[in-house]
Amino acid sequence: MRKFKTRNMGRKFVVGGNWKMNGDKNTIHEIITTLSNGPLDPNVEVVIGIPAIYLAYVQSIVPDNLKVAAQNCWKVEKGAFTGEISPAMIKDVGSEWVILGHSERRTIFKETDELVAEKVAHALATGLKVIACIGETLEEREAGKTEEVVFRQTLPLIAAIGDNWDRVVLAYEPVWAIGTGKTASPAQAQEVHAALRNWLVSNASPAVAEAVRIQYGGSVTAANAKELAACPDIDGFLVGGASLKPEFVDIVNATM
Ligand SMILES: O=C(CO)COP(=O)(O)O
Repeated sequence: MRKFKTRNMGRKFVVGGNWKMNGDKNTIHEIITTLSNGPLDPNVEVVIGIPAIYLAYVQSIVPDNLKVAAQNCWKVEKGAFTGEISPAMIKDVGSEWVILGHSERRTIFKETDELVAEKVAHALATGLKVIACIGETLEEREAGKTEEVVFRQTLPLIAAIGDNWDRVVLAYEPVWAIGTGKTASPAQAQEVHAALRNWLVSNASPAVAEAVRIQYGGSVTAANAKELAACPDIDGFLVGGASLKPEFVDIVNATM
């Protein structure tokens, strides 16, 4: 048996898998079997983001140590919103989490900072936990606007989250690192995470800044996860492509 050690930090490491629009019943069954066999470090919270149509199926086959997230939802409970799903429905099929504000939602589906905040507020009011994503494009980074963009995206979330920070994880995902194989270096990621945490001291509260977990996302693999996980302000990952592969187990176990 593998030995797991307890990470000596107040912020529990949290690793999300974002499957995006991938998988079918067969491959999903394989992935869940792999994750069930793990073994996964019990000191790490693991959340897998599933295409909405498979939420109930995955919920029916996952072991207790894996939590399930939707990848998006709408901002009200029910009604004439063809094609959308609500936080109430996510909760109804037994899932506890939703990923909101992913850069693909922001860029392809034109979701604004304000809309993302409205979705976050409603999801939290329904009782879900939220992974809220932020991150700059390559153009914005090269223009020296990384922090400005990240703070601008986070600002409307502050009011939306209110007293519910204990049910929120922030995911810093530089758009230029997503699906490109170009990971932010540990130093680049740590710099933004630390700046965001520092910004939260005055814009949320010192207690929130200290407690909130900030995931890094963007081309995380088993090969780079350990070095990223060693950074003091990186409290987990949001993993795309590699979350569909057996190496996700190693990414979950990166802090061992
Ligand atoms: O967008 C991501 C996770 O939400 C990151 O995707 P990749 O890990 O495939 O770069």
